[in-house]
Amino acid sequence: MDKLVVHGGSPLRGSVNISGSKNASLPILAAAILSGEDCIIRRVPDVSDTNYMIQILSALGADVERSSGTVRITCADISDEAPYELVRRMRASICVMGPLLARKGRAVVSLPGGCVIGDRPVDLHLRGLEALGAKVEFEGGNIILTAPDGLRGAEIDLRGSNGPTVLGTDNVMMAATLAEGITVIESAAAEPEVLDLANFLNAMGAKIEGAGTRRITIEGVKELRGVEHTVIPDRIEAGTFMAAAALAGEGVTLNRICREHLKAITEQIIKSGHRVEFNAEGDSCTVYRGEELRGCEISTSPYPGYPTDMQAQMTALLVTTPGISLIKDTIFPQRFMHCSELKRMGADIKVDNGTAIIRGVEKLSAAPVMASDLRASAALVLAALTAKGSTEISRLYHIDRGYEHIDEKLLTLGAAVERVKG
Ligand SMILES: CC(=O)N[C@H]1[C@@H](OP(=O)(O)OP(=O)(O)OC[C@H]2O[C@@H](n3ccc(=O)[nH]c3=O)[C@H](O)[C@@H]2O)O[C@H](CO)[C@@H](O)[C@@H]1O
Ligand SMILES: C=C(OP(=O)(O)O)C(=O)O
Repeated sequence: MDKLVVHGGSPLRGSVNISGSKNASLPILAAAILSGEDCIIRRVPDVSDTNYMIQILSALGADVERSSGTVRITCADISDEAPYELVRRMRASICVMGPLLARKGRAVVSLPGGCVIGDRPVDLHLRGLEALGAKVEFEGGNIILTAPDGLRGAEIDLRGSNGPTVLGTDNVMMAATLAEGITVIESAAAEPEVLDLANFLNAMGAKIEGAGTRRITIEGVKELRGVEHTVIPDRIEAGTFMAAAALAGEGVTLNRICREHLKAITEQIIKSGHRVEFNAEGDSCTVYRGEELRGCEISTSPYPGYPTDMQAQMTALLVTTPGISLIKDTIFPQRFMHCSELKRMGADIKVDNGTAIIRGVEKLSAAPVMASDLRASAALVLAALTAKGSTEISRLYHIDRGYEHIDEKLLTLGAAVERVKG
């Protein structure tokens, strides 16, 4: 298992290109199942999650070629059973369920378990697909969905107790593209990644309106065609580099971003005392570390609110920001595994009932720490950038799930990092 050693104290300077979005790429790759023709998807980040999705598609019988950021997928003839050995490695493999059901009239996908960021049920996905006419059964740890006579449009409310569901909206939207009649999804997720998927599906010939809002209408079509599409920038990778620049930067420029998607993150970076300047096109920004820093209060919420996927990284920034900060995670109230590792580096954090109460300390000091999940590992890397000494972060496979070549990008900015192969 690889480790990352970060020697704290080197300032970050220069520019970095942000990759395509992992969370947009995953459902878009799965959506290629809906057509028998060639789909060409550009700017797919080279991370282990997209590689797993490609392996799942290949195992289903798709013809897949990957050349740097471009993936070509042809699903001329595919199976309806996603192999457990691959599916179990990545929770997001659940998004093959909707397209398989719509294309094949049957889908067998293993039931995902919880994960370290909290309980992660799929009841809303299943409720939505059932409303479209699918029969849902469970057997041997698998979900078996059948709709031998095809799916029918329906009105579906996807609101869960913690708000809308992103991949649930994706699954139902993908299945509804080939259903007979009109589907209306109320309380839909409005994340930019859902809109990117809808744009991909519309380019394939789907008839989707309202994606990016809480109400999505889909008029079913008979079939979908092949398409070429470029994935949106990764707003969470961009936010992570904004936090790195705020912590350890002397002026760091992020290129290939989307300003609109970064509003909530930018607002909090500025509130904590740093400066962010965007270019006129909104596709590049420079972050300057502030001189008068202050703690802030953040509560995660569905888009356009502050993303839960940037909670851990902001915690890492605030642990050395003077004053008291509060970070509440309303979406995954148990997503605070990074806090105990940050405390081992000298952070003063108390986690109580889904909220981290942070008292800013002057400096952290290096310690061997362990990554517990994707964003927690990013938080540890950020904390290590300014800590005194060399921090060794183990279980690096978590960060490799979602950050394309993070060590190389940090090295280019001047950080002293080393990947130790293990
Ligand atoms: C691959 C991908 O895009 N992952 C993102 C996606 O995950 P994912 O789509 O799995 O997360 P959801 O939006 O579904 O989860 C939101 C909330 O709804 C709950 N819920 C979800 C489904 C369901 O059937 N029942 C239910 O109760 C969850 O437990 C959670 O509290 O959105 C999350 C919330 O922005 C992000 O943290 C993940 O990075
Ligand atoms: C939690 C995340 O991903 P996943 O939903 O795939 O676990 C994430 O990207 O932060």
